[in-house]
Formats: sequence, structure tokens, C-alpha cells
Amino acid sequence: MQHLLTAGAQRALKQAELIAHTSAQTNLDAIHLLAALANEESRAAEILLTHKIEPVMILAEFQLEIPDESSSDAEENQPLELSEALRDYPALKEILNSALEHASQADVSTEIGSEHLLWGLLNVEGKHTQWLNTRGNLSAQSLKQSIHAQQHQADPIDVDFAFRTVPTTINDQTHILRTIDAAANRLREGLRVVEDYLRFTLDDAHLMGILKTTRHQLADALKFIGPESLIASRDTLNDVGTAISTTSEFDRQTLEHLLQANLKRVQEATRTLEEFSKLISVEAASIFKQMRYSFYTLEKSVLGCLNNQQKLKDCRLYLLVTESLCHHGSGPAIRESLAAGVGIVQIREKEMTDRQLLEHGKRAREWTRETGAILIMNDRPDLAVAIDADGVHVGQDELPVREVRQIVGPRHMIGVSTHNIEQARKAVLDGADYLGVGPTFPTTTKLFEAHEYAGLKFIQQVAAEITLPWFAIGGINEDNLEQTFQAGAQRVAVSSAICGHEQPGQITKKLLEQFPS
Ligand SMILES: Cc1ncc(COP(=O)(O)OP(=O)(O)O)c(N)n1
Ligand SMILES: Cc1nc(C(=O)O)sc1CCOP(=O)(O)O
Ligand SMILES: [Mg+2]
Repeated sequence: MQHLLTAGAQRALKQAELIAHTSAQTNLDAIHLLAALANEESRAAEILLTHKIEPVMILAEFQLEIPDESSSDAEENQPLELSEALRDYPALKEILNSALEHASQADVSTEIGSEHLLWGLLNVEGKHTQWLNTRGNLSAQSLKQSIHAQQHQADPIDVDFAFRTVPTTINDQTHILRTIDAAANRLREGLRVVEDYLRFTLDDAHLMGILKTTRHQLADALKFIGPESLIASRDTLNDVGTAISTTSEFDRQTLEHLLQANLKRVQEATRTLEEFSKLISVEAASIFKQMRYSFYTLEKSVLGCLNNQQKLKDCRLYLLVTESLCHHGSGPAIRESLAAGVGIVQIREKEMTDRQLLEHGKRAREWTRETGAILIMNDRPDLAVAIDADGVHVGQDELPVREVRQIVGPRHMIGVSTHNIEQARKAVLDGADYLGVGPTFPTTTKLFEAHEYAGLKFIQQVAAEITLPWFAIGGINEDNLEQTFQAGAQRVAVSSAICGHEQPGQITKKLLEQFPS
């Protein structure tokens, strides 16, 4: 019996190969296929989106790049048989066989589609399975339910194996293409403004990279529509819209206002593209939908950078306080360092009972209020709320930002510890308000294996691409502070350097004097 792959599934396989190649990862494997499915395909991508997994997250997590050339030129109408796919992509054999198994279980005989490939991916153990599970709560079982739910929905965007042909008239086609052409131009223009802002004002290489990915997506989506027919249907002279300009179009009071207006513009343009493309190409519509989600994430990340830069503008020295490390108890350490100019304090207690933490936290809250400093509770979102702290700090093994946000609400800050550049990029997209970046130097405050020291190299990497406020941490003291600044840090977090000092106020002053003005 013949088992054919849908056009969408074929494109994903080709795209996976290109991604592996572009990312300089010679061996094709499951993560490349996952990135391709998220980036290219309608059905699998739709499912991933319902689990809040966007292509940019996969690229950031697994350090992948989307190739400039697209696989969408693949001979779309040439059916590909499973045996040929197994021959062409031997590294994905297990996934393909598992995909077949799932496709064969359908009520009616069906081709192997992108959603079956996703099922195959989830059935083959690897770092992607664990990531999909923790990041999107997506497992083989939950996918089975999603596919089942989709098969019983009428929304045509979810169908990638039956290309939808809508009987529009030639006239309708022209109107649709004109609209798409105009929206694509609006999108490009808006993107350019946002890109220039990210480049010249925010100077954020990471977020610029995400914008670049959306440019590739736009090019890919338009290939499904046909760039020549778009140009052919353009009629600028008779476009009434070109003569209309609203006063709000010229009303830009600040750079941030300008940025927000253009972020909105790209979101609106993508929505138009998504809606009108549904009448022509489900693939294009699906890519536009993914782009729209990426713009929401980007907007949130850019605005998060700006807001938090503002909130933390006077917080360059961060003190982590642990009672057992303090010479004269944590009270004097907190009060003296606050008086000497510390702008942000973290309660980091591992031994206290909840009751003790609550009392201790409330006292620290009063002291920090007196000097206008920020108070953060380590590890415990619930106690952060209970003591009315300004935020909570979580590590890589603790609750993810999304879950913490559900507990603390929108007004509390969430700090995230990061130990490599992928974690830092991800934390930015997840919506962290600031990052801890380390460990930089050997420390006895927390146990790390030798290989876990990220060192000054990590500081340099973060300095080169991340503008969300971040604090270098780990073994920083008056002797190596200068080196830390040289590597690009602007903010620093310390514990033993202040807590373990006989005169916490004096050492705080000494450290602050070393900060570049
Ligand atoms: C500012 C800052 N950065 C990093 C950490 C470390 O957090 P985590 O990895 O969760 O370790 P613990 O501090 O909980 O032992 C931090 N607390 N603060
Ligand atoms: C708690 C902690 N987290 C780190 C990280 O890299 O995530 S380093 C660290 C210890 C910070 O204390 P000190 O200034 O005494 O070295
Ligand atoms: Mg922690």
C-alpha cells in the first residue's frame, strides 16, 4: 500500500534539512524538523501555536537559524511516497514511521501531514520532547486530543492536506491581491521603522534577530501568493487610501510613541494579510498568523525592556541577603547598605520557615520603603505577594515566568537566573523583567560545579545583545568589579561581598564608587 506525504509535510522535511544546514549543524535531527514545522506548516504550526509555542522560541532555544532560501519552491504537486522520504531522510526514520502509524489510525484513509510528523516527533524521545512538554504542555497524548479537536472543527485554516480553492471571480481575485499587496507594503514599512528603532535607539541585537526572522517569514508567505500577481494587481494611482491621511498619523510625541504606533501597524497589516490570504493560500495565512503572534511577543519584549530600564535605572548594585552569611545579622546588613546607596535588595533565605520569612520580609519591606529601594523575594512568588514585595526572583529549575506571572500578577517584577546565552534570550521572550547573569567568578554562597561557571565570556555575550536590565552575579567583589564592568556589565548583584563584610555600609560605598558614572 502506498503512503503519501502531504505537500505541507514534504516542505517541512525539506525545510528541516535547510535549517540544519544554515545552523551549521551537520546532522539533521528532530529539533530541525520541529523548527521547520513551526515555521512552515499550517496544521502543525497551528497546533504549536495553541500551545503558545512560536517559531522564534524554538530558534532561540535550540540556537537555530532559518535559511534565506525557502523550501516552498519544492515541487509541490509531486507526490512523495513514505519509502522515498525514508530513503531521503534516514535520520528521521523513527519519526516518519511513527507519523505513519498515527495517520493510519484516522477514521478515513489520510495522507501523512505535518500534524502526523509532529506526533512522530513527540513519540521519539529527545531534548525537544522534554522542552515541548515543559514549555507548551505538549505531549503525545495532548497532541492526540488537539488533532482530534481540529478534525472536528470547520475552520479551513487548520487544513493542510486539502488545498482550499475558493470560487472567487477574476475581479475578486484582483481585489484580494491588491489588498494583500498594500498590506504587505505597509508591513514592510512598519517593520523598517521598528527595525531602525531596535538598531539605533534600543540597540538590541537579540530582538533585531527576531525581527529578521519575520522578514524571512513574509518572503516565504508571499511566495505562496505569487509576488508577480501582487505587482500585476497593484493600482496605486486609483487607491483612495493614498490620499487619506489622518492627523494621528503625524502625531508622534516620543520615540516610544512612534515605536508603539509602528508595532500596531505591523500587527494590523499582518491581520489583513492573514484574513485575505485565507481566500488564496492556507499556507500563507498560517505564516501570517505566526508572524502576528511573533509581533505580539516582540512588542511585549521591547516594551518590557523600556519599562524595566526605567524601573531599574537607579539600581546598579543589587544585594542578596542571607541571614547566616551576615556578620551582624541581616537587619544591619540591609539597613546599612540601603543607607549607603543599594537600590535593590533580595531576601534569599533557604532555612527559614514560612512564618519567619513572612515576618522578616515585612520588616525588609518597611526598610526598603523608607529609602525607596526595590524589594525582591527569592524563589517564592506567594510570599512576594504576601509581603508586598516589588517582585520575585526565580531560577532555571523553579516555576517558569508564565506560571509565576499567574501568581504575582502584572505589576510585580519577575527576575530570572540565566547561565548561558540561550537561557538569557529565552527569558527575554518569556517576559522576564530583569535577568541574573552568572555565575561569573568562584563563590561559596551557592554550590556550582566547575563546569557551571559561565565566566566573563557570558557577561560579554549578554552585553553584546541584550538590553533588558541584567545583573552580573557570582563571586563579585571589590577586586574583580572593574573586570566585570570591562566585560560589559552595567549592573551587579552581590551577596557575600556585602553581607560577609564587617561594615556593610562602608563596603557598599566602596563598591558604588567603582561604578562608572
Ligand atoms: C539576581 C539573582 N540572580 C541569580 C540568582 C540565583 O537564583 P537561583 O538560580 O534560583 O538560585 P538561588 O538563589 O535560589 O539559590 C538570584 N537569586 N538572584
Ligand atoms: C545565588 C547565586 N546565583 C548565582 C547565579 O549565577 O545564578 S551566583 C550566586 C551567588 C551570589 O553570591 P556571591 O555574591 O556571594 O557570590
Ligand atoms: Mg532560586
